[in-house]
Amino acid sequence: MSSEQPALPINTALPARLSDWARAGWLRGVDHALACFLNEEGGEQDETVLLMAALTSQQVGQGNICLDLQQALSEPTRLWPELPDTGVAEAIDRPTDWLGKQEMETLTAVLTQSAVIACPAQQRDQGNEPLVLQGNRLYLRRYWQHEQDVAASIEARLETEETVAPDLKSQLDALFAGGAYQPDWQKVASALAVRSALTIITGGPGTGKTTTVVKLLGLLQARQLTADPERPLRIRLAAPTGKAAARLSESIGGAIDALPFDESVKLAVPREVRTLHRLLGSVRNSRFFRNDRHNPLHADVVVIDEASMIDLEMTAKLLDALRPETRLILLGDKDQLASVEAGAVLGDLCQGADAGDYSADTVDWVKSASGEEIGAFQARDQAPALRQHTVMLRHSHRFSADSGIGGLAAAVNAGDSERTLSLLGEGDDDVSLALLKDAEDSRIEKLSVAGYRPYLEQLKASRPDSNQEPDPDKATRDWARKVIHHFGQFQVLATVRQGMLGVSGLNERIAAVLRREGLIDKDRDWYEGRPVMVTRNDYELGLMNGDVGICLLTRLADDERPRLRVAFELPGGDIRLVLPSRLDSMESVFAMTVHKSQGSEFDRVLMVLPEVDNPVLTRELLYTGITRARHQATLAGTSEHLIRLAVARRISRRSGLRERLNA
Ligand SMILES: Nc1ncnc2c1ncn2[C@@H]1O[C@H](COP(=O)(O)OP(=O)(O)OP(=O)(O)O)[C@@H](O)[C@H]1O
Repeated sequence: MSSEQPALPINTALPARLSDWARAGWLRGVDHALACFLNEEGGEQDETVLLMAALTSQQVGQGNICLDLQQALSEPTRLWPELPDTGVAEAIDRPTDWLGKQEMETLTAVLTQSAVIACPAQQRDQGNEPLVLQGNRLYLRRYWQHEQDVAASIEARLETEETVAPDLKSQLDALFAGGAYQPDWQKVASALAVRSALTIITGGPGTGKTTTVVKLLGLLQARQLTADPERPLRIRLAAPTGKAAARLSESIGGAIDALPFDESVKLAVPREVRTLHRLLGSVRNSRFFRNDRHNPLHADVVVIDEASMIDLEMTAKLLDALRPETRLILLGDKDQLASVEAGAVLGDLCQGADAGDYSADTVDWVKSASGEEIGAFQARDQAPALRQHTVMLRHSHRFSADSGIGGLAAAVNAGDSERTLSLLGEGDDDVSLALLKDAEDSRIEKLSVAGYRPYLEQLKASRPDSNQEPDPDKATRDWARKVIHHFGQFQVLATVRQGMLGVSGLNERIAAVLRREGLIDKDRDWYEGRPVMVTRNDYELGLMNGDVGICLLTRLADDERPRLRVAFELPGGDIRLVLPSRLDSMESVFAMTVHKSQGSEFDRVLMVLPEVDNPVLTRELLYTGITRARHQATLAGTSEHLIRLAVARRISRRSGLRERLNA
């Protein structure tokens, strides 16, 4: 909830409480504006309706799709864990107090009668009411519509093939020969993906999502080319961010080369991974995409990686752009942080995936298609249709559950704070706890210098001499690529934005210490070695929100003198050099938020917790931060108590998707 106090128009027809809440910073300007609109344009006078509308809008700002009335009344402090104290009179009811006094029956009756709220269950929906009441959930219409569309589109993909092609098992056996685990979930996932137009493959880091999907694509393409050699499947790969797309294209190449298929099949499996925005064809300054139901994507198979980062609206747009027969494969880690924008679609879709919940039909199908036995994961009673399309990969091939990072991630995920702390306390090589005296503790500087020194030294050591190089442009780009890769080996992750231990404080502190150490020359805004992250998509430059580049002193063939340029590695490996003045929206990235690090991995990570507790400190945040590290994760914080609180706190985003799809 924003603490800024918007300048509010005085409207005497509006309930005073609404203005009070906005002045107190308990509503955002946009929440207040919605209530004003309903009052002025919709003629709504009722205080309860206006307040509930503003609170619903406010909940969307918190990442929820709707306001859950039951929960709002019974445990309002869970929905509003912290309301800022901005010096408003004691006499003013806080939203949590006001909600605590409402009666469910009266509240629903008032909302049901309002002309600005549609109630589809009572056949009252003109299609233009700004809000929708569905059961106990109050929605802004746009989000209700997205939820309806996503649910309908997923449901339409839940049909499954009954017959098992006779040659499928031998192909799967060849692809997954020598699997060390029983059942081999990678094989199960591939078998199930042949059966229908929707498959969701979830798993923690290194569980083989990429490996599995490449084998699966090879399998699908091989089968297609046998059936019709003239018409290979049109396969499209995408990820939500440029970074995630680049990472997938990097790891996919080797896996395609290793496929046990003819060259013709391997050539027909694409290596190019786009961002989701590019896949759908974003339209400048618009929420719409070129591909939608009227102009669907020309694709037979669409694979989306890092699906946990996709919000509800983007999911709706993706599904809208797919023909019903296009096979959709979603990959992601359901336990990671949800999308920044509203919704936790992958989490909703994967609800119950741990248990399996397969029907007897699915168990039989998997057995005959792949030979794998998943009877132990059969549903006790009802088997939700969506579960038949979901597979959880359970074994990390990058680190075992008893390795430091794997074990720590598992302990956090299980909500086991004692084990989390004991693993951190053991001080293994790969996980450790840096307990700080206070927020100013210089261990932060020490650990950061140790982490960033190698790329800065590399930068200097491998700088090409453009007078000596036959192709100075190529030499510059090769050098830039090397420096970028070195920078990617270590990253400081912050959990909050503000304060000495937040993103901005850490960026300043790290730049200052690197300067003191003589590793950077930070006299001005732009200096060699400055790492920056793009914070808004720039289609002209071909840079996406989240792309990271390093400022380098470069001398290209046409330059009379060296110039500072920011080097970015594009998906596919090309280096783009951009003058700093052309970058409108960017920030230094010696430290980045855990949210921004999603879709990236680093050899070593220093994750810094804030000084005081904050509702953003959750199990999902810790898990996501820790699992960004391939080899070493250090957690730094001023108290163990905060780690306990974070491990115990879960993100729970309200939506109706889970209930509807798991029915
Ligand atoms: N069944 C397997 N047996 C042995 N090694 C495997 C198996 N599956 C995957 N691997 C190896 O484990 C590593 C991680 O696999 P992969 O990249 O496919 O996982 P992922 O789930 O996509 O990882 P992430 O998304 O976290 O990067 C790779 O080196 C891969 O070759």
